Amino acid sequence: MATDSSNEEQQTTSKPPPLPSPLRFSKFFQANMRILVTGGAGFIGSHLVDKLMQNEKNEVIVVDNFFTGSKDNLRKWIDHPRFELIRHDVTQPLFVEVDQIYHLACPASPIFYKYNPVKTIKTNVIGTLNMLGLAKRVGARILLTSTSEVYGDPLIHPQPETYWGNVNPIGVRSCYDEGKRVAETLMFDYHRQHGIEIRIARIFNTYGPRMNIDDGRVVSNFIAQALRGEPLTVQKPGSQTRSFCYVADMVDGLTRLMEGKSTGPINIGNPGEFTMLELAETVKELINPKVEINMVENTPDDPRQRKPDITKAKELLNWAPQVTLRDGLPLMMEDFRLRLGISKQ
Ligand SMILES: NC(=O)c1ccc[n+]([C@@H]2O[C@H](COP(=O)([O-])OP(=O)(O)OC[C@H]3O[C@@H](n4cnc5c(N)ncnc54)[C@H](O)[C@@H]3O)[C@@H](O)[C@H]2O)c1
Ligand SMILES: O=c1ccn([C@@H]2O[C@H](COP(=O)(O)OP(=O)(O)O[C@H]3OC[C@@H](O)[C@H](O)[C@H]3O)[C@@H](O)[C@H]2O)c(=O)[nH]1
Repeated sequence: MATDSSNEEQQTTSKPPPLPSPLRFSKFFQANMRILVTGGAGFIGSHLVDKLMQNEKNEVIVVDNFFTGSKDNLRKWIDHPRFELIRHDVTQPLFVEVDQIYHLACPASPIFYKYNPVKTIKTNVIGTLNMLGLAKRVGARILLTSTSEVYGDPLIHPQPETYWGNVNPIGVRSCYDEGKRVAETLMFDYHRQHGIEIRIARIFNTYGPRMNIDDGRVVSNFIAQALRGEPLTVQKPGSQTRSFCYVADMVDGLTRLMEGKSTGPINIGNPGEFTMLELAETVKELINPKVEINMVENTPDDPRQRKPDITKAKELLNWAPQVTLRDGLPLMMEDFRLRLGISKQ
C-alpha cells in the first residue's frame, strides 16, 4: 500500500513568490484586498463569498460559467460596490488583477461531473493551469479545492493526507478524481518551479443550504425526497460510508487555510462517519417518519468508506468542525422547504 514518506517541508520551495501588485506597497493609498472566487456561484463558493464580503476591506470577483451554479446564490451581492460577477469559463484564460484566488470552479456532484467527462478534465487541468498562470502573473496566492476523491476507494481508514490513494485511472469517476490529482500536481509544480504561494484543501462531503435541489448528491436527494414524501433512494449495498461536513464549518476551514502558512494538502471534513442506510434513517426520523427506504442500483467505483483524519487541520489551522449532522440537517431542510414551497405540517 503506497503512502507518502515525504513531509510538507520537502515539497515546498525556497524560491521567492512572484511580486504582488505595487498597490500593496503604496504609502498613501490603502487598497482593498482583491479576491477572486472561481465557481463562486455554486454551493460552497456562494457561502465563501458571503463570508469574504463580511470584511469591508475585501473586494470579491466571482467568475462562473453557471453550469451547476446560479446567480440566485449571489443575488444579495449583485450591484454591491465591492462585488463583481463575470460569466467566464475557466478553461479560457482570464486577465484580472487580484491578490488571492480561491479556485473552486468544477462540477462536484457525480451526475454532473460524469455528464461531460472530457469537459470535467479540461476544467480541472486547463482551468487550474489558467488560474496558476494568472497567480504567477499577478503574484497572487491560490487555493485549490481538491477532494477526498483523490483517495479513490481508500484502503486506509480514516484517510490521512500522506495516503496516496486507490484510484481507478480509467473509470467513470476518473475525470474528476484524476482531474483533481493532476490539479494538485500542477499546484505543486508551479510552487516549486515558480515560487507561487499555494494552498490545497482536500474537501470531504459537504452539505447545507443552497445545494441544488436536483444536485443528485445523497444529502440533497434524501432531504428533497423526505419533504416530497417520496421513498429515500439508498444505493446498494447501503453499508458504504461518508462523513458529512456542514458548509459553514467548511468555509471557516478554507479561509483559515488561505490565511495560514501551510501549503497543504489538508483534509477539511467532519470525521462523523455514517453508512448511507444510517443517513437515510436519520433523515427519516428528523424530517418525515412516514417515508419508505428503497434500495436501488449503485454506480461503478463508488468508494466503500470515507472518513477524514483531521489531525493536520487541528494542528496547523486550529480548525475542527462545530456542527453535527443532526444539527445541520434541519438547517438545510428549512432552506429546501422554502425553495420547494412545502409548508410545515
Ligand atoms: N461539496 C462537496 O462535498 C465537495 C467535496 C469535495 C470537493 N469539492 C470541491 O469544491 C468545489 C465546489 O463544489 P460545490 O459543492 O460548491 O459544487 P457546485 O457544483 O455547487 O459548484 C461548482 C461551481 O463551479 C462552476 N463551474 C463548473 N465548471 C466551470 C468552468 N469550467 N468554468 C467556470 N465555472 C465553472 C459551476 O457553475 C458552479 O457554480 C469544487 O471544486 C468541488 O470539486 C466539493
Ligand atoms: O440518492 C442517492 C445518492 C447517493 N447515494 C450514495 O451516497 C454516497 C455519496 O454519494 P454522493 O453522490 O453524495 O457523493 P460521493 O461521496 O460519491 O462523491 C462526492 O465526493 C466528494 C466530492 O468531491 C463530490 O462532492 C462528490 O464527488 C454514495 O455511496 C452513493 O452511492 C445514495 O445512496 N442515494
